[in-house]
Amino acid sequence: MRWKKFTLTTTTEAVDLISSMFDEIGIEGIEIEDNTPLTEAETKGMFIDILPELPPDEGIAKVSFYLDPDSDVDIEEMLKRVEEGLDELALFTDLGVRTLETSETEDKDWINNWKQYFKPFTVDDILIKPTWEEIPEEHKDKLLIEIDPGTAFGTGQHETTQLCIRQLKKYVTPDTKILDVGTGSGILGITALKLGAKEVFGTDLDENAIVAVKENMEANDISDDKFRVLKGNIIDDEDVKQEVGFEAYDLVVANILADIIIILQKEIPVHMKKGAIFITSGIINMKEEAVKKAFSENEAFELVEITYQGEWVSVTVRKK
Ligand SMILES: C[S@@+](CC[C@H](N)C(=O)[O-])C[C@H]1O[C@@H](n2cnc3c(N)ncnc32)[C@H](O)[C@@H]1O
Repeated sequence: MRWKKFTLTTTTEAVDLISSMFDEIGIEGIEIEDNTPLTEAETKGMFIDILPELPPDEGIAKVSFYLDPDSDVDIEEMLKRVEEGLDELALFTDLGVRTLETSETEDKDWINNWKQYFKPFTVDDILIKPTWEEIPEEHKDKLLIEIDPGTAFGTGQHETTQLCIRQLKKYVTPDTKILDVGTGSGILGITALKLGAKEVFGTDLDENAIVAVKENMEANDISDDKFRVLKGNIIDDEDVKQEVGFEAYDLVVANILADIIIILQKEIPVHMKKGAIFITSGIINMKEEAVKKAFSENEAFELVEITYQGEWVSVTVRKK
């Protein structure tokens, strides 16, 4: 298949904001070449969960993405959204030369290039491992989660996913019914079930997430009655809201971007039981205050805890 490759030349400073914006408008599988060595803090601040290999020379940053000309994606419309997104970012960050070059590529395997960077790792007493790797001898006693995110988000390596996992560990009991908004690979729902939760309902806007969740359920021996997954937007789709159900959940988890959490927190209380927990992340530290303000203005919630990892923040609240 010939993919169309688009390469945006920009500044190191803008790379994490651009990758977040691409994620929001539905562009997946970006590649980053950055000839300026990033500081550890900058690397950690990117909202992608497989980090790129960075050459050590001085230079400018390039962010590439691929579109399939034979798919349903309207390339012209997508490029218009990219330009609009860049216009918005240009108001508060230096985007550099901001040129967008187009080329064609035969590289069928760009989708799988990230796999070489995904190795087994632990989050406390949980071992997260790619489905294609062996269990390391020294981790045989850990709670095993097997993941192949495909083209969905959620290897578990991102700080925000780990923040959510640590919060899940605190609140999951055998009676917990969970709503996992923005389920991606299903990693949070699957971890919750492995921790003993009763059942999970996952939603995502991304069709690839639905496929990935099904595959990861199989890899982790999770039956269909334990984890239902639905493509759609709980924020503004009445059918999705009905399907998800009202006053039904003991715990909601959403690891999405801060701006989405701010919108989502208004819609979620109707789906939660009284006293239920809402774990949120995807919040970069510069957006912490905005998210806290939104929650404090929502009478449905009381603040439980704020946790941090690297540049990222997780806010946990309870429905009053
Ligand atoms: C950062 S990923 C998190 C994936 C996984 N839950 C994790 O923690 O690793 C965010 C996911 O939210 C999805 N998403 C974004 N906005 C959404 C919305 N309004 N409703 C449902 N999913 C959404 C994206 O498609 C993406 O899969």
